Amino acid sequence: MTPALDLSSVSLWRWDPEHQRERHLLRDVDWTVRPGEHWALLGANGAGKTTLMNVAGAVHHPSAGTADVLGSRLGRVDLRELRTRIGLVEARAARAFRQRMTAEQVVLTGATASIALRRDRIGAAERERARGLLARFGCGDKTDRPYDECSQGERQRILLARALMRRPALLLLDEPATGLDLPGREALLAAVATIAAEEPATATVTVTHHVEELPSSTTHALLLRDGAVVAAGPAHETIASGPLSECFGTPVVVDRLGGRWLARAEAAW
Ligand SMILES: Nc1ncnc2c1ncn2[C@@H]1O[C@H](COP(=O)(O)OP(=O)(O)OP(=O)(O)O)[C@@H](O)[C@H]1O
Repeated sequence: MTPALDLSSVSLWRWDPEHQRERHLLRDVDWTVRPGEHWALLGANGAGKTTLMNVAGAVHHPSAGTADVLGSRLGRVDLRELRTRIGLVEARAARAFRQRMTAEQVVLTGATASIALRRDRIGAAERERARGLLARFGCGDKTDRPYDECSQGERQRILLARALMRRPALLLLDEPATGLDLPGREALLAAVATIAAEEPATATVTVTHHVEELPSSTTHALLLRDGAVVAAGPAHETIASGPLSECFGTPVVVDRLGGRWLARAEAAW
């Protein structure tokens, strides 16, 4: 089966005007995400998580190395077309929808991978899928509610439903639980775990600062430090005290509870 992501020796650098030299944001990253795998992407502030997500999401090309996303080599394909095949949930996207769109309308924009509602390209099948997804994520009674009146937790589940409209083979979740209260976080994580159970071919990558925000469906993790991979592999090996201590450069103690993770670190100062 074609991997959802296949990165080989990926490096990415940008010109740093302050120091008048190239600055490496990613260094020699090798990473393969297969269908049905659910990865966590962890690392300290500035480690390169967003940069790596931008490669995975077909936003940026690597400066060196090769990146195949859903079987297409970045640099050889139309990135805009490729992006329509990737589901993305990120808080920044949420701001675009605050114009009295209903929850259902926001989900329907996912059918055309657009910010605006393309009524001419939406039919009964799309409406049924949008309602089904909202119901599946506990927002079945919110279809007609203005999106900007929904709680932060409901909005995140609405964005998740939107990202799933086109049945993406790759779903990228960028800090999906940020700003959610405890019940909101748990509802979101349950929704993500539902996808893992019901869409066995979908691969997911979740960026988070807190292992407590990882769904129990997480199968693998990649740990970044200064743009380089510290560890990558099965979750039970990588989301562990040793690798996370190396990743954050400070002693970290990891525990498991009910299939989820808990971590404590020593204060950085
Ligand atoms: N366009 C750019 N030009 C130069 N440096 C950049 C650029 N984009 C990001 N950086 C730098 O690259 C490093 C990695 O940034 P990135 O946003 O990928 O980290 P991150 O792991 O997502 O961090 P955080 O957890 O704080 O969101 C940071 O030091 C950042 O300042």
